[in-house]
Amino acid sequence: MTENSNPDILYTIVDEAPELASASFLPIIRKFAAAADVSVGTKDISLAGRILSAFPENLSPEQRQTDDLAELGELVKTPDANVIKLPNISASVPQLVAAIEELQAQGYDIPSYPEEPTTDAEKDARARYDGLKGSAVNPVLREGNSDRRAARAVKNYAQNNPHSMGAWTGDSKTKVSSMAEGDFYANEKAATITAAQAGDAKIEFVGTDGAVTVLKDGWSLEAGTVADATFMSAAALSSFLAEAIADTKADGTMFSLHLKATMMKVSDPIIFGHAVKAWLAPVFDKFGAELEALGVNTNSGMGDLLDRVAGNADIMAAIEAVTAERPAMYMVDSDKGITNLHVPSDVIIDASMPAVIRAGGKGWDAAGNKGDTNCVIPDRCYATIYDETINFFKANGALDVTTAGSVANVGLMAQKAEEYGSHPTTFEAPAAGTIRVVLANGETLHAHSVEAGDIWRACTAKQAPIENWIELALDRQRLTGSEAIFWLDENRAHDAELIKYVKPALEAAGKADLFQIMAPREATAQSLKTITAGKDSIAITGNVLRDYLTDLFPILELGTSAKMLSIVKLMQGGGLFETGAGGSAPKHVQQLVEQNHLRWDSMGEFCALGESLKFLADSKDNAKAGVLGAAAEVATQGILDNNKSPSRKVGEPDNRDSHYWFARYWAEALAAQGDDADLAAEFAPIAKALADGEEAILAELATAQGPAADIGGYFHPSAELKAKVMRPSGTLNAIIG
Ligand SMILES: NC(=O)C1=CN([C@@H]2O[C@H](COP(=O)(O)OP(=O)(O)OC[C@H]3O[C@@H](n4cnc5c(N)ncnc54)[C@H](OP(=O)(O)O)[C@@H]3O)[C@@H](O)[C@H]2O)C=CC1
Ligand SMILES: O=C(O)CCC(=O)C(=O)O
Ligand SMILES: [Mg+2]
Repeated sequence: MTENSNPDILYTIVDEAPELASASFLPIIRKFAAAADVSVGTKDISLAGRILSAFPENLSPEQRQTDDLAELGELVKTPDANVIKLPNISASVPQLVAAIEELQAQGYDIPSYPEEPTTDAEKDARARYDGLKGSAVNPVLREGNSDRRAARAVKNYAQNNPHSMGAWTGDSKTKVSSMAEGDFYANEKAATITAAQAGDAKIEFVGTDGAVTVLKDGWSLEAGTVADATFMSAAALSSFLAEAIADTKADGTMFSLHLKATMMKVSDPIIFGHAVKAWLAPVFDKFGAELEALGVNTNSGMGDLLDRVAGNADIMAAIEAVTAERPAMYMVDSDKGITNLHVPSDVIIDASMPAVIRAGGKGWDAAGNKGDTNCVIPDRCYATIYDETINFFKANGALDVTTAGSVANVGLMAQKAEEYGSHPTTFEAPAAGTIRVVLANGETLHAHSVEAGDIWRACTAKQAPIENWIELALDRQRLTGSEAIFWLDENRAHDAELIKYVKPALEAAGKADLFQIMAPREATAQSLKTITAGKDSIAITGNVLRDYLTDLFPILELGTSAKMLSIVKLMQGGGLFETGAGGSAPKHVQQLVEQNHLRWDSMGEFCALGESLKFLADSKDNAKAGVLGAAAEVATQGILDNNKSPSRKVGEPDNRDSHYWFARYWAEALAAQGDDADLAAEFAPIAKALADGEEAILAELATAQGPAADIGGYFHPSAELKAKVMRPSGTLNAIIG
C-alpha cells in the first residue's frame, strides 16, 4: 500500500469522500509531476490503516501495514517535509467499532473493541484502540502553526457567485445557552513554567482520606511553557442540562447540543453522555440497574443505547413517554430518525454551529420542520463567539456575501498547543478529593477540589510555538496591512499568560499599534463589523478558536470551508499543506454509494497542490516544480472562472468532472508557458488530447452517474473497486495512464 522511497511530495491516504476523490485526482497529479521529475508518494493515515498497523502480530505478512503516521510524525520534524494532508476521520467510539467490524468481516483477525476490558489481552487491545481514538492524527503532524485564509481568487468567486444564506430576523428565538458557573472557564488556573519549575511533573488525585493516586507521571514541562488546569463540575453540568431542556421547552424551540467530541476526545464524550442522561433522566431513574446490566454507556450516545434496549418493551415505552414530554430535538437526519444525541461525533461544533448560523438560526426537527434552536454549548471558554455572532445577525441581518470582507486566521497549534480535553491529561475524578499538578521540584502548581465525576483537564502551550505564532502574525499583518486582532481574554487565566508573551513581542517589533488584543466576544463583534464594511481582518487565536473560526467565517463568506488555503509552516523548515479546513463529510460517501455522484469539492486539494509545488521549487531549487506549481494555480483559477466545481445533485457534473477540467487547464497552462520549453513540448499533446476528448470524456463521466456504486467497504474500501468507480472514463484514463 505504501512506499518507502524518499519522494519529493507525500500525499496522504485518508478516509471517506476525500479518499474517493484521490482515486481520481492522484493519478492526474502523478502523471503531471512525473513529467517534471517530481515524485509523489503516499502515506496511509486512514482510520482503517491505523487500526491495521496497531495489530501486526494478528495479521498475515500481506495484510500487515506499516505505521505511516509515526513515520510522517518524524518527517514533519525535518526540513525535507513536503506533505499534502487531506482530512481524515477523528473517530468516536461508535465509528471505531464500525471500522473494526468491517475489517474483521474482510478477514483481518483483529480483536473486537473491548468496552469493559478485564483480561490483560483486552486491556492491551483497549490501550491500542484508545491511541487511535479522536483527533489522533492532526496533533502528530502539526509541528507548525496554522495559516488559514481564502485565496483571493476564491474570495472573488464567492462575492460574484454568492451562495444561499438564510435570513436573520430580530425575533429569532435561536440562542446560545452556557453554564453560568462550574464550567472550565470558571475554574481555569494557568502559569508559565520557570526554569526552577521545569522537568517531569505529575498529576495526582488526593482522596479525602489523604491517599494519593498518580494519574499521570513524567509529564514533561519545559521552562516557558504555559500550563493550565481546570475542571467542569459534573453536578453543575447536570443541573444546567436539566434547566436547558426545560428552558427549550418553554421557548418552544429545538434542543441542540454542540461539542467537539473528536478533538476533545476525553472530556466531550463525557459531557455528551451527561446530556443523554439528562434527556432520558426519568428512564434512568426508573431503569438504572437494567440499563447498566445491558451495558449502556451514555458517552456512546442514544444510538448505542437504543440498540442495547431494543428488546425491552418497558424501557422502550418509557423512552417514548419521555420523548413525548421533551421539547423538539434538533436532528442530524430526520429522514432516518438520527437525533443530535445519537452519536457523539455527528454534531461537531466547528461545522454544526456555522451551519445553523448560515441557515438564519434554523435547524430541523424530527418531523422535518425547520425552526429556531437553543444551541447548548455548556462551557463558556469559546461559546461567546457563537452567542455574539447570533446577536450580531439578529441586529443587522445576515451577512451580505457579495460585499463582505474576509477573516483570515493565524492559529497557535504547534506541538500540541491547547489540545484541551484530549490529552492523556484529562480525567474524570474517581471520588471527592483534590486533583493537583506537582512539579519536578515538588511544588504544587495547580490544585482543584473536585467531586466524583468532575471532568478535570490540563494542557500546555510551549514557548517556541508561541513565539513562532507571534512571528507568523507579524508576517501576515505586514503582507496584508489588514486589521489584526489577538483573540485573548485578559480575564481568563490561560489567555492572560499568553498576553504576557504577546505584548512585549509586539513592542520589541515596534508593531504594537498595528495589533489589538480583545476577548473573543468583543473580537467577534469587531471582526463582523469589519467584514460587513467590506474590509479584512486577521484573527490571531489559540488552537480551539483556530478550529472554530476557520469553519465559521469561511462557511459564512464562501459557503464552505472546503475552499480554504490551509498552510502549516513547519517549525523545522518543512511544509504541511492541509486541504481545506473541513472534514470528510460522511454523507458524501452515502450519495456516491446510492447514486454514484460525488459532490466533494477538491478546491482545497487544488490550492494545497499549488502551494506544495511552489514550496518544492523553493526548498529544493527545482525550477520545473515551480513551473508546474504556477500552472496548477492557473488551473485552479480556471475551475473558478469557468464554474467547474462539482454540483450537489446526481446527473450534474461532479468531483470527477472537476478533475478532468483541472487536468485540462493544467496541461493547457503548461503547454502555453514560456519558462520551460521541454515541459511546454511535453504537455502540448496532452492538452490537445484532453481538449479533443472533451465530448467523449464528459459523456463517459455522465453515463456513470445514477445507479448504485460498489466500492467494497466504507472504512476500508477496495482499491480496485474505488478506482473503477472514480475513473469511469476510458478516454481520460488512456490519456492519464
Ligand atoms: N482536518 C481534518 O482532518 C478534519 C477532519 N474532520 C473529520 O471529518 C468528519 C466530519 O466532520 P464534520 O464536523 O461533519 O465536518 P465536515 O467539514 O466534514 O462537514 C461539514 C459540511 O461541510 C461541507 N463540506 C466540507 N468539506 C467539503 C468539501 N470538500 N466539498 C463539499 N462539501 C464539503 C459539507 O456540507 P454540505 O454537504 O451541506 O455542503 C459537510 O457536510 C469527522 O470524521 C471529523 O473527524 C473534520 C474536520 C477536520
Ligand atoms: O483533528 C480533528 O479532529 C479535526 C481538526 C479540525 O477540525 C480542524 O483542524 O479544523
Ligand atoms: Mg475544524
